[in-house]
Amino acid sequence: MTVLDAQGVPDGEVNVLDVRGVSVAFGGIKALDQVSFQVGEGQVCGVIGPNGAGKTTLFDVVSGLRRPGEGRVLLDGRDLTGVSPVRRARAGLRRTFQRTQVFGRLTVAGNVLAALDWHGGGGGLAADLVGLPARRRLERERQERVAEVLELCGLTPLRDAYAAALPVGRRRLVELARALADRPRVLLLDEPTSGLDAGQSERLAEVVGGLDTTVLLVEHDMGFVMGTCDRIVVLDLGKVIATGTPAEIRADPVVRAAYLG
Ligand SMILES: Nc1ncnc2c1ncn2[C@@H]1O[C@H](COP(=O)(O)OP(=O)(O)OP(=O)(O)O)[C@@H](O)[C@H]1O
Repeated sequence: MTVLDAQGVPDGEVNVLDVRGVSVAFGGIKALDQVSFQVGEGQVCGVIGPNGAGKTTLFDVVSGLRRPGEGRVLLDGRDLTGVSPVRRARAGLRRTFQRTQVFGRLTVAGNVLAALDWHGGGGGLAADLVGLPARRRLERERQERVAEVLELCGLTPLRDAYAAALPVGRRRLVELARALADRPRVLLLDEPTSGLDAGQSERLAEVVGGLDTTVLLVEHDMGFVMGTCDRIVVLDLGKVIATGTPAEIRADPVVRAAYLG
């Protein structure tokens, strides 16, 4: 028999991302009320819900911008609830924003390179000048990773284009590439299709659907969610009213009622 803990989570099971009993109140409003769900390795999990359901608040709790009144957020079983957004990012939790954040004056490849952590290299200018073998190897590895991520995001043909000159759909892909550069454990995508037209959303869906990274995304565009997510968590008035595969969610009468009012 599976033993469940207080939040109904199978005891002892370690998921990549584990949100347990999270509550946030704004005065009398319960923006989140005992929200629990898990995201397994490599899964793309979407959070949906009508306006005011608590999606943004949940995203802020997971990314560390807001501390919950109750509950915990765990990454690979490690409690990150009180950990700052910067330290969460170092722990492998990366996020993108609704308003695309890229360096317009850098090329596409330059943007991804700048997102890669500079793991040592030491020796300063002297080492640069003599081109220490270890330094050269590190640089080669960084360039290889940039090429790999650009390929993953369908950006190889644009590697030398300046980011500022790109349409918003491509800039969103550059931001995604930057977030993927360091091989995050979990990628958090905040309304990834906002500002994109149908064609741009479709291209993004193809890329996100093809990732082997664990993803949590909040999104209004149902077509995008249904097409990219393995699992969906539905929020309404701060509570989880359903979790399941896209097909299960589509057929769920409680979800339909919440959306249709
Ligand atoms: N800073 C705040 N102060 C007071 N109330 C807030 C605050 N932020 C959110 N709320 C309230 O909490 C509830 C959840 O809001 P939230 O923005 O998380 O929902 P959402 O699902 O992201 O909505 P939308 O789809 O409209 O963006 C709403 O009732 C909202 O009015």
